[in-house]
Amino acid sequence: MVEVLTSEPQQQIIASNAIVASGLSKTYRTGFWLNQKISSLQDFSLTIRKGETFGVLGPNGAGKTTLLKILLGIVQPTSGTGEILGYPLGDRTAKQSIGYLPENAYYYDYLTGWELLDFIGSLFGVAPSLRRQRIADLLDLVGLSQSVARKKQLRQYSKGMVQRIGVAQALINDPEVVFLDEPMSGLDPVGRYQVREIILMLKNQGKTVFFNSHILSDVELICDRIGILNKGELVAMGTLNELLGTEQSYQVSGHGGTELELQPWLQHLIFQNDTWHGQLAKDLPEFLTYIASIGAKAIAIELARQTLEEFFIDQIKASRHKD
Ligand SMILES: Nc1ncnc2c1ncn2[C@@H]1O[C@H](COP(=O)(O)OP(=O)(O)OP(=O)(O)O)[C@@H](O)[C@H]1O
Repeated sequence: MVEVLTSEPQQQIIASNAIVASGLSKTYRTGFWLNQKISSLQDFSLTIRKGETFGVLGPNGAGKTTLLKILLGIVQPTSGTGEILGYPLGDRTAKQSIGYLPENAYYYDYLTGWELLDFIGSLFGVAPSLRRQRIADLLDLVGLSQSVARKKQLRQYSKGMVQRIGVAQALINDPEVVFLDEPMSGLDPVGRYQVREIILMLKNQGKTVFFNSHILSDVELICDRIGILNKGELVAMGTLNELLGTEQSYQVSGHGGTELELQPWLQHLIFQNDTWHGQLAKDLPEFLTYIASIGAKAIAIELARQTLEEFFIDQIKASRHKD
């Protein structure tokens, strides 16, 4: 249920969901006679509530960018519909509240970083004094110095600096929904950490973040929900717990006891010198009581479950076997 108030565009939007996609598909036509078809997205449906951080994973060519561009209203879907903040895809009012970091952005080479941010801020109608303040704050946020941003033209920026200015321009209109296409690409570990922190900060401010990534560990750390795309199809979606399961097993190492005594409790039991290692699928407190009773003790216990990377590879393999 969507209600729209008539005041400033930024305050107009009172929609319960940030992003809704229903049966979105895209087939590109290529070739001289436009007779070759490339199916990039197939029957994609999804609802993202406000304030959610959603990450899309997928191998190269899976359709991640196509999906993002359809949601942004840049690419027309072949079929299906969608909404951003209660407005149809591509609607201008919703665009006022959207921030976008493209995957391979080409900015005006001869502008300085400051000029670029000022230009994009002016396109959004941000007042000059507010723009100045916001640019300074955003440069600070993405870790670029104000003097460099004022002096250096974008053609002199490193890849990481371009990515940082890209993140800043995506936030210049103080958007409610932020789309980031591969935000960590081209960044060193410190830059990746900073972008993760920025996404978490956006989340804390109640913003909705939708991003594509190849970097599984980043997705794992910051997303509320994850979708896995392969060949244009959504092959899995859910929270980390839903995807990887909450069933707990533990990797346990310890001293004491014999193979015969430990075997009934631990799978993949191995002994290395006087230390044993194994996987415990049973009740942990009960196991600890048991090993104490046989004069053994645990020296390390770690929660063990499939990693997102293992899950991702399994999903991609499974969908290949289906073909
Ligand atoms: N404008 C276009 N015209 C024709 N085919 C296109 C166009 N854009 C994308 N495609 C094709 O659609 C498929 C999906 O591409 P897309 O860029 O959406 O994937 P992706 O998951 O973002 O890939 P990557 O991770 O490499 O950026 C690919 O086969 C690509 O070649």
